[in-house]
Amino acid sequence: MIRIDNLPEIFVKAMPVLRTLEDAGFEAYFVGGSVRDVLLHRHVHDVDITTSAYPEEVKELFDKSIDTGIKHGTVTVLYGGESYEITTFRTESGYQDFRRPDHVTFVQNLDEDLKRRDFTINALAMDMHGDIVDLFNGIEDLKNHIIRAVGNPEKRFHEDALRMMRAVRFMSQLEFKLEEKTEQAIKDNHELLKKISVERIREEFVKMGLGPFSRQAFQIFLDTQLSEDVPDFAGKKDLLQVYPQLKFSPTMETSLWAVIIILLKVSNENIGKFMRDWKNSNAMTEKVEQIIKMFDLIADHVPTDYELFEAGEDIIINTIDVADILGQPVSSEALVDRYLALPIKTPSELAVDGRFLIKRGMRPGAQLGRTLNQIRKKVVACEIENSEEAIEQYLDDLD
Ligand SMILES: Nc1ccn([C@@H]2O[C@H](COP(=O)(O)OP(=O)(O)OP(=O)(O)O)[C@@H](O)[C@H]2O)c(=O)n1
Ligand SMILES: [Mg+2]
Repeated sequence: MIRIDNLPEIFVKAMPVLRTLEDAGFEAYFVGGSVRDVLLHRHVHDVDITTSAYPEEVKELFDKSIDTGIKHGTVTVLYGGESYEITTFRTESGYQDFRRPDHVTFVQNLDEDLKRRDFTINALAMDMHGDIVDLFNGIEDLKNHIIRAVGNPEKRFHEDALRMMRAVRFMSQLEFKLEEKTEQAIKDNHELLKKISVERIREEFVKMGLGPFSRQAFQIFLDTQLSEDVPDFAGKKDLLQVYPQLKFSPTMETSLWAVIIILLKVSNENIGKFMRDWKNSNAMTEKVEQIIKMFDLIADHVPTDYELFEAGEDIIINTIDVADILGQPVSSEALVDRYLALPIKTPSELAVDGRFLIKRGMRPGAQLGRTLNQIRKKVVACEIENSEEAIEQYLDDLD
């Protein structure tokens, strides 16, 4: 049995939760991603707990809890300023729609619970003393960098088809390879992904895209045909095949979407639809649209000062990032330096606003907007100084 000494602080903080359950006569373990990540010496972002206690019993032991998914056996316990998902040992049965179990069955031992988990590297548990429970050689697979379904891969993917996306997402995050039978089962069952909600697919797709090894994972995403069953990718393999050859892996979600849209040659009018098909937020869609507009602009000509001003720092940096990923040379320092040298960098930095113009006797309306625009352009172009006096003088000369 492997024991981990010197557990990271996040586990130490959670120990009293395990102890409370154990002292009440229940079994309790850390499980899933946290155990995997501590063994890989990766940062552990949260710890999930699995226990023999029923949800009602868990709730009785702690002052503050939330019924997160009580039907599925999950209670969130608030303890020491942190929150912990505590799930009762369970199996899943009756997967009618390849998504979520129709009903869960609580079971009395950890083994049964670990058996229904997706991959051997995620089916590890750790007790209060740091002792690891490893029923499926997950530790060996961690050492060999292998993603292997627990037991029969077909069954695991029929239970929850999203697991096929999780497989390529872990490849990207961890630089792991797929075990042969697991990969074959994905090839044979990729169509099940069609049953999964786009929101859940998007979450895994973005995690894959932002993982440090996304180019390798993307190749498997294409080879297994998973790409045929996500929004707007079907039949576009030859275009998407460029992704594994990209210069860098994206590190920002906006860049990921922009790169994909550019590779797919989505027309400007259709970017909104593409982003909506993937259930992206309006804010994300707008930003990606602006990045692509700037990307096209830079490809066409050297941007003017006013175009840099209109884009703003965030979009400029994002656009440079996208160009870098695609291996398209832009003089990024020059663009950023020029932007930083602008007399004003955002509309709100203009020394005057609409009220100023109204005080001067202008009426609210379209003309006022046009005049403000004109002033802004002159200020950005350094034709007028950004001060009330200089702008006043300019307007006086116009009258
Ligand atoms: N479709 C799924 C989702 C989750 N799990 C199990 O539930 C655990 C927790 O799930 P989740 O937090 O979604 O993933 P993690 O593996 O913890 O990865 P991350 O670090 O991204 O949270 C997994 O480790 C795995 O044991 C599973 O078997 N099948
Ligand atoms: Mg997790």
